[in-house]
Amino acid sequence: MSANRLAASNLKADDSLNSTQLVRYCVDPNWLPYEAIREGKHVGISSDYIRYLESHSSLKFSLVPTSSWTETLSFLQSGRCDLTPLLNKTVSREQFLHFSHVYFRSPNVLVSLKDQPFLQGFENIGSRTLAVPKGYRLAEYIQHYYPSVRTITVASEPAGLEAVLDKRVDLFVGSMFSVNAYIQQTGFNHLKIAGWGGPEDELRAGVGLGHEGLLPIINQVLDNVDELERIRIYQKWNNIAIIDETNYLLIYQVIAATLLVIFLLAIRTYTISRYNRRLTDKNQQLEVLRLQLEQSNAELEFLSTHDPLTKLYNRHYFNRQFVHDNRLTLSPESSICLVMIDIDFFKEINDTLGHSIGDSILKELSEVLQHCVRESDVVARWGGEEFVILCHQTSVDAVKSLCQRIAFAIKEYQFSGDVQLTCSFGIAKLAANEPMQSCFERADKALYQAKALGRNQVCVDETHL
Ligand SMILES: Nc1nc2c(ncn2[C@@H]2O[C@H](COP(=O)(O)OP(=O)(O)OP(=O)(O)O)[C@@H](O)[C@H]2O)c(=O)[nH]1
Repeated sequence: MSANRLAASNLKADDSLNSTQLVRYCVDPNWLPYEAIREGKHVGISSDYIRYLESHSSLKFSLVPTSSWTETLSFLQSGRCDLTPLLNKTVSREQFLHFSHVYFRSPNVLVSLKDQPFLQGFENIGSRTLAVPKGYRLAEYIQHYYPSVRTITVASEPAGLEAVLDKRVDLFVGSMFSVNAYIQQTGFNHLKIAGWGGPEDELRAGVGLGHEGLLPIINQVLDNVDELERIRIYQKWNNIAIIDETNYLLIYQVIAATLLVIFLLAIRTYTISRYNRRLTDKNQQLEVLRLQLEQSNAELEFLSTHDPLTKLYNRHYFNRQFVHDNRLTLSPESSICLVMIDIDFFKEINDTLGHSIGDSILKELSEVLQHCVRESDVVARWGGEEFVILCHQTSVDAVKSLCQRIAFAIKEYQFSGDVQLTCSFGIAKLAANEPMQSCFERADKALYQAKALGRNQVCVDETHL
């Protein structure tokens, strides 16, 4: 047992208290961090001092709950409570209470909305209205020393702060610790401490009349509370944190900037994806156009080298490939033979059966020619009803028999309009170093001869044989 406790326990309580040393006490139910009643329990700084008193004396304490500080004062006055652990001494309270030594001090502050100016004490309040909790020492103090200040009584410190927020009053005066605790709990950071408000609180225990015998015990214990213990109790309940408005501003700024960045990114992503979609569409259209162009080019290429009616090579292609290409004339072993073919009496067919039957016959004859020649031979439509075959590596005899095979195939073929078609053939063999044009002329001469001999003939130009 500590020296304090020994000393305290040796002291006797007032005779009016029962032998169990039970002390009934009341507190302010809503005055954190000093004291309050939460879920029926006494909490706050004074609750720790009550426990300290219990552990360092023979006193036992029993809480008598009240609903307001006014009720607490009235319970003390009527004797329903023996003690209250933490209050200021005032003239009026001395009528029904005896006081212990001061064991806790705290400043009082004026609270206003943030946009209000700072004040130096009650002198500068002027015409502003001031909220004061009912029954608090400050009410008595202001009434006594500053009677011109317009005060409005409120039920508690929180009620006073809310009155400032609601602009029902301009100012509130209360204990700095409880004001800060309230602002921190509720997040009412529209409030500010506008200045000091009157003398600091000198808080002590008050005992009802007839219980003054308790005071020596209380004073003995509380006068000797270790400083470390005082600090521990103070720190435990005084969880003040400065609300830094700039941080909130910074947070809002960061959030706004982040949202802006997200918004810009979203727009950028949307724009890019839209652009990509359009690009893909354009690429697809380009690909379609490219394919169409390729097809058109292929068709053009075909048309430029082929006869549109018979689909055989045309004269232009034949000239370019063979007549104007000197390599053919230079090769001594080329063994090239030319065959000129002309339909007999084609004019008559056209005249009797019509031009379209004539066209059909031209196409049918082309198929016959292609069917009879070798793969290496080249068949072309020379013009009108005239055709030419260029045979590589072939003797004149072989070409003659090719012409006879063709004549036979024509005879056997069932042409449109049941026409019994015949053709005349002129053959010439390309001589060494002979220009192709000259060979053509000789083949044409042989063809003319075949026509002269009565048509449906195969004639060979034997100039260079
Ligand atoms: N249907 C059709 N007829 C054509 C085409 N090209 C030329 N002809 C015709 O072929 C005929 C050629 O007649 P001609 O040169 O007198 O010769 P031919 O009647 O065959 O008499 P010979 O050659 O002497 O046996 C003309 O009537 C031309 O109009 C064509 O592409 N289609």
